[in-house]
Amino acid sequence: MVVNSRPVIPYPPRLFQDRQILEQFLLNCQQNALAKKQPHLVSISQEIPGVDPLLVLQEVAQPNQLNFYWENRNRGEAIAAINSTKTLQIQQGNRFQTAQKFIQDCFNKITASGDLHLRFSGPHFFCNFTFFERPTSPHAAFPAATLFLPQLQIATSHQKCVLALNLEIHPQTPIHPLCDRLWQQLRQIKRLEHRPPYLPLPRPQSLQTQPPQYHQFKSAVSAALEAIDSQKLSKIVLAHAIDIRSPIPFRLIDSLSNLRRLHPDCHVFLVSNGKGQHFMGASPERLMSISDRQLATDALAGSAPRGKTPIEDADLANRLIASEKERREHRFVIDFITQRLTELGLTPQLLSAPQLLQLSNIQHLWTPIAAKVPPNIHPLDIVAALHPTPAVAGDPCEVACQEIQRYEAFERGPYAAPLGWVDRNGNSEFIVGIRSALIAGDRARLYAGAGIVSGSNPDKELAEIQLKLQALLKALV
Ligand SMILES: C=C(O[C@H]1C=CC=C(C(=O)O)[C@@H]1O)C(=O)O
Repeated sequence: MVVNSRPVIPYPPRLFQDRQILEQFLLNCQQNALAKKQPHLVSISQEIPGVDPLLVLQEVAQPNQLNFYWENRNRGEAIAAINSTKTLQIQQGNRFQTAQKFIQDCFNKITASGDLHLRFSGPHFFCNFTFFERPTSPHAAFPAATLFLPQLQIATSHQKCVLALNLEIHPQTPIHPLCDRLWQQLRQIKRLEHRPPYLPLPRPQSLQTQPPQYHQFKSAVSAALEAIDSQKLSKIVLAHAIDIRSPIPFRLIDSLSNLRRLHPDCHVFLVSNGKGQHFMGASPERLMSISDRQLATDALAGSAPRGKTPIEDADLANRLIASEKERREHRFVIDFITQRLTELGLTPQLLSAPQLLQLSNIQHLWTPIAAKVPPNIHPLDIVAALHPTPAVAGDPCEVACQEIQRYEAFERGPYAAPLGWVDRNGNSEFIVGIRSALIAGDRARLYAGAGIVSGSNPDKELAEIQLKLQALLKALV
């Protein structure tokens, strides 16, 4: 699975600083493509002075391209992946396996060079999925899977910044215009070096919310509780969507900037489909990450609001940690994750008893789980095994998924589905796309869900999703 291709073309050290060197390098790649009579896929990484990837997204990304943004502020990590060199969109079928094969084929062909020792250097594939695998409508914003190798990737981690260019040079590629375009982008990035992080403008006017139909959500919770009583299933996660409109088109970069400020402990993300639709949010839920074959995943389920005073906060936290109902809701997720990982041949270990994950607006029960990943297991095998966990679907999983489609009056699309990246050394990170919104122009659809088990109360579940929706609404500009 791990492929480290050898550079066949020497990597010129001042490649990103000298236009002539860049053009010569591209011509050499083309010579290689001509000699081999096939496209030459190349990835060059270089450490550069610090730049905020959000500023780069703002300056360089175009609305008609596939783009991806990912940030965890508390970890000091951010990545912007702009435009695509290789893309696969899967409408239906065996999406995780097909995705895996496509990614491996590309990594086998790629020649990577430059500063490859840094985190986020080298080629990365960015992937996002929809919650359900079945074919989505032809008008759906996102297909069942989208994977792309970006043309330009800029990432910061631990105060270091790395820029990677991934290019596919064909024997007939017009090198001069390509070089012009790349050079212009490199100069744009250079101008952003050492600039202060992106800051949003204030929101111009208030947003209009369509009547949120909360009674529908409460009826769905009541019906689900009856299904649980009749032992059709033990847990179901029901979501609600609200539609809002802004007097002007939503400003995505400003919204991301707000999200990273308001939710520094979450993964802030944006996925753009190149057709004017964007999926963004701030998710606290990591589906899995792999670093040097070490897997980390989280069971995250069971919630309470944060208190307005330290005393109220401690009281809510103590009640959450002691609640039999919340612990049961949480336990489904632990059991599912450990069972699925064991079936894959891993030996998962719970790193603690359920503890508190306290976010700015809400607190959750959280159990970190770790395992060693055998070399024959690809990150997407793990994503396929874990999605959807009972934190977003229920138990038993298949029954819960059928019931979700009966109770929810909207298409989940990418809501609560995995999104993340994979590198060629088997490192990877996927989060679950919750606390999220689908945005197109001046319209946004916001999603939030809550786990329902025996003992759940429709009013409390409604309060929980309102809390989650409010947090998102505050950030959209
Ligand atoms: C499904 C969502 O949250 C899940 C993750 C953490 C806690 C949850 C809960 O307590 O219900 C949910 O299972 C959502 O925010 O849309």
